[in-house]
Amino acid sequence: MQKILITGGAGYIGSHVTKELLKRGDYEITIVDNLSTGFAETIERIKQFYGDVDFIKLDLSDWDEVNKLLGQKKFDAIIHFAAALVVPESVENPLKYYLNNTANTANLIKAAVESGVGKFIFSSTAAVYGEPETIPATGITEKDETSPINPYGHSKLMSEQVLADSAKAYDGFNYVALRYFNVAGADIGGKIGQSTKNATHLIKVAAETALGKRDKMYIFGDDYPTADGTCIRDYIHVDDLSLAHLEALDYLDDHESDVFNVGYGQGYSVKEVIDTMKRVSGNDFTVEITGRRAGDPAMLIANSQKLQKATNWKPKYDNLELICKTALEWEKNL
Ligand SMILES: NC(=O)c1ccc[n+]([C@@H]2O[C@H](COP(=O)([O-])OP(=O)(O)OC[C@H]3O[C@@H](n4cnc5c(N)ncnc54)[C@H](O)[C@@H]3O)[C@@H](O)[C@H]2O)c1
Ligand SMILES: O=c1ccn([C@@H]2O[C@H](COP(=O)(O)OP(=O)(O)O[C@H]3O[C@H](CO)[C@@H](O)[C@H](O)[C@H]3O)[C@@H](O)[C@H]2O)c(=O)[nH]1
Repeated sequence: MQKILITGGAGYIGSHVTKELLKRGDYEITIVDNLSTGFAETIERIKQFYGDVDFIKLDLSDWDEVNKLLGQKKFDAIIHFAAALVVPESVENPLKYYLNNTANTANLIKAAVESGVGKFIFSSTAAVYGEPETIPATGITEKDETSPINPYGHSKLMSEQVLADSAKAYDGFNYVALRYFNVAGADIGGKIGQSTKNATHLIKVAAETALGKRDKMYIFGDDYPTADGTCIRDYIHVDDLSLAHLEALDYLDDHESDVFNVGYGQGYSVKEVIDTMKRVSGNDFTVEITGRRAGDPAMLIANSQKLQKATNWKPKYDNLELICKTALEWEKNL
């Protein structure tokens, strides 16, 4: 039975990973979360439908408490989701991002090293690649240049650096950084989903609009150098992304630290996503074209061959209709 600490487990992705760990069953799970963007109700739903977890309301900026907890509990692994993640906010308030995402992560790593945690799984992001000038047809690989264009991406890349240097310096400490592409959809079992308030993510916004929670939605720019002029992204179902974390934990049983992209290698434009949501919801909702949103790269598509070769991870839900359908079903629940 591995003892796992999950930070940010009351949030969207952390709750889905917790669900997958509980379904597999070999783990004793402690969640810490300050409930800034996560929900106590999500923890309750996990307990009701998937199994027991120990929840501690804790802010990772309380370094003394973090050190104390890790010293007492002696975790085998940490899966670290807790972060701030709104790109435009990171431009307006970069210190929030460097403190919450980089400084708190550095302290968590210190506490992990000091308490003998052997495995650390880190939520990184495609935002570390910035705005690639050209993207190979086979997608962005981990060897491509990292060049963030906003404080959010920098805060995550800096954390990756702290991890890399720490793994080199401290024997027994190993990590996997997973660079997620666009995460979307909800629990295939229908019990949990993305509850984020004032969400900005395309698929969630489209689901809200399809259900009449918004009068209309906007397309941010249709003058990009893509086939229909709108941005292209690689949307990955949250359950597939979650399973990559279980693979990363297993990987560290007999491998050293590494960095992996997680995406499907298949891109869809904003228009294609909206058309799909219209089709699965049966609602032809209002969409207006407006100007570009600052900091949006035209196209981001993952090459995740490295992960697929190194582990048993294989996409199971790489189907945009299914992603939109699960997002919509969850949205009806909220
Ligand atoms: N959603 C995406 O498309 C996406 C893409 C790439 C990377 N990521 C990364 O995945 C991780 C999870 O994102 P999410 O979409 O689930 O977001 P989320 O906001 O739903 O989850 C983050 C959780 O962390 C908690 N938290 C934040 N700061 C904290 C602190 N100081 N102490 C304790 N708890 C704290 C929040 O309350 C929340 O429950 C983040 O690290 C994010 O950067 C997300
Ligand atoms: O109402 C909307 C919302 C989004 N978009 C567009 O849809 C695309 C996707 O946007 P969004 O869903 O906000 O995702 P990204 O900006 O691509 O960022 C997500 O995906 C990144 C990885 O690719 C992560 O780093 C970020 O944390 C995560 O928010 C972009 O072109 C947006 O301009 C619209 O046109 N209208």
